[in-house]
Amino acid sequence: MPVNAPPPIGPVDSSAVPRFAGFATFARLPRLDEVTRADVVVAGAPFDAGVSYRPGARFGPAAVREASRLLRPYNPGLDVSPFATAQVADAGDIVLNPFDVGEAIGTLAERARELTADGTRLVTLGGDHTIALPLLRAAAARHGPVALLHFDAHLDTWDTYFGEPYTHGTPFRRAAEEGLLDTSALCHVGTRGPLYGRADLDEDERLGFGIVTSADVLRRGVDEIAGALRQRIGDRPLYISVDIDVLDPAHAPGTGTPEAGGMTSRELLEILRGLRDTTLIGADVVEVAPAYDHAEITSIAASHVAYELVSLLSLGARTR
Ligand SMILES: N=C(N)NCCCC(=O)O
Ligand SMILES: [Zn+2]
Ligand SMILES: [Zn+2]
Repeated sequence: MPVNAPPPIGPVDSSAVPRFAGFATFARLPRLDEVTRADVVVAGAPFDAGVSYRPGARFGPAAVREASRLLRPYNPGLDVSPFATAQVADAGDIVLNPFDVGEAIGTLAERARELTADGTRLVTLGGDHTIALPLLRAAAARHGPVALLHFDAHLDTWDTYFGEPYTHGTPFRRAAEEGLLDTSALCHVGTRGPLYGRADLDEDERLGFGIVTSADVLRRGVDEIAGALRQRIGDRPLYISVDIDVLDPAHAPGTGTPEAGGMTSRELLEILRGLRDTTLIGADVVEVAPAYDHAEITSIAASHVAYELVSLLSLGARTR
């Protein structure tokens, strides 16, 4: 935050207006047009024309905002009050053509570039995983090739589906081909489940990715994993993409391509907290499909993941 800047406008006070009342911005934060500037913005990308199985992630941003009403202003896990440390605001939904994937990703890249043009950091709520490609285009346009931590059950480095290059199973192959990624600092975390063939892993490795499987998290534990990731990333500009299906279906049933044997929400949140000394520049939380959810299990988990990411970015805002 600039010196002499007015104190950030925080969330609506839950002791004055009950948290179940009023508009559902993320964490009841002000809208972007209600603040003069923002260190961090949360934006929705309601788009799911890139899915290979269950549709419905277009309703993810609204569900995550609703579930975020209960988030409180102090984060004990990172010892930070993110909304007091940084001006955080909700930029609303980015309007994307639901019938034209190519146009939608072009629009999203452009809008993400605009939102981050003055150094504002962006956390995007998806939407299906297709949206990570345009978000990485915007990130790389500003920072050069970025380090990437990709939390997901899936590799998402496949080539095409039905001949289509832009889908939710292919964003990271496209990003690598476009030179958006720093190939010395790429890692999937939480991968599991059946693949099409052994070649999937070979091709993924050729692109430069390391893999920490869901079983590795179980065996090695969150502190060791976070430490190894921190070392791999160093102080490179880091983008984090969280596909909520990285969580076990017990922790995130509301998603399009669920796979058994996943991480717990506790493990995911702890690994994210363990990344506090990295240089996070942007993030997304994708693949929340509320129609398959129960009791908001998935959207609550996603809102907490977004809260940790905003917290990490607020720590960075302190020093920018
Ligand atoms: N990005 C997500 N969630 N899923 C990709 C699954 C691709 C497939 O159907 O094989
Ligand atoms: Zn996935
Ligand atoms: Zn994915």
